[in-house]
Amino acid sequence: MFHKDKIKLGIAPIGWTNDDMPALGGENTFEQCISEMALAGFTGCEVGNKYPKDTKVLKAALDLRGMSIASKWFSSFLATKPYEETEKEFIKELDYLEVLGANRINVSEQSYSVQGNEALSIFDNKVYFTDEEWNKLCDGLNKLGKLAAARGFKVCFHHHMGTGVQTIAETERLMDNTDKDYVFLCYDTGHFTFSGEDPLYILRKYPERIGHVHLKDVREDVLKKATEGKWSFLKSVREGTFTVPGDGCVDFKSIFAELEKFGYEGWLLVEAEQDPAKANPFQYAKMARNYIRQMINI
Ligand SMILES: O=C1C[C@@H](O)[C@H](O)[C@@H](O)C1=O
Ligand SMILES: [Co+2]
Repeated sequence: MFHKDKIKLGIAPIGWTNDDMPALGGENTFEQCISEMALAGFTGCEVGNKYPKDTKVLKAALDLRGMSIASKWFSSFLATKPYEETEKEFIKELDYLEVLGANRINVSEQSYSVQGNEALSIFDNKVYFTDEEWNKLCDGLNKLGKLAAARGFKVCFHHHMGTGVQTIAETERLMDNTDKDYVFLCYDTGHFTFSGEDPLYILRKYPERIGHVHLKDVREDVLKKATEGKWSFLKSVREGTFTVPGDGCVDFKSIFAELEKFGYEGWLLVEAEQDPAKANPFQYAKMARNYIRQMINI
């Protein structure tokens, strides 16, 4: 059994308004988004592009609905830019998240990333880091992780389609070359599945490194089309590759069993970016909430 008091359920605003394509769901307001999250039964979320920048305003709106901030995406450029540049931006994000009471930050290495490039296929144009770039990335993550830990945060690295850390092998290289006390994983079920990998493998190999969980399901028929058609990441999202847990082919029964087995504590955060005009975000949030209740009785 999961320790119910050690698990928090959240949902990402990306189902309402997309961070990589802000026009997708551009009509949905911040208030609608967080109200529907709360109404669907979630108590936390990440930060989206429609959220107020003023932390007082943001916190008041969240408090009103019994919601809190779980974590936030952070784009690092450790492999290609001077470390100090990334650190400066990172500290600003920690300051922001600290005020909001969060203790996780999702770091994604964006050097040469094609995830936001409409014209490039995530299959043909994905970057492969050189040994030197890998060293810079891992050293930089250790430094950011140490800095974050001193302030009570966990750096949770987000593997991602179209980046230099996409596959199981790349995630293993990152985990094996970073400090287990300072660098954790933002484990995303959808990205490993999209990459053609078994998401269970990483859970079983690095249970103690799982710092944050993104629950994302994948529609098998769309995945096949995306892979065969060598789509860009943005097209893949628009066409509906991702969906909420329970609506696709990811084996969540085994994933939850594994998380439960090693005593995962922290956020389980539904993250299902898709076109809100085709998949009503409130309806899909409720579907996800019901599915989680059925699966783990939380
Ligand atoms: O955690 C995430 C944040 C998004 O902005 C990203 O593109 C998405 O795929 C994801 O997993
Ligand atoms: Co994610």
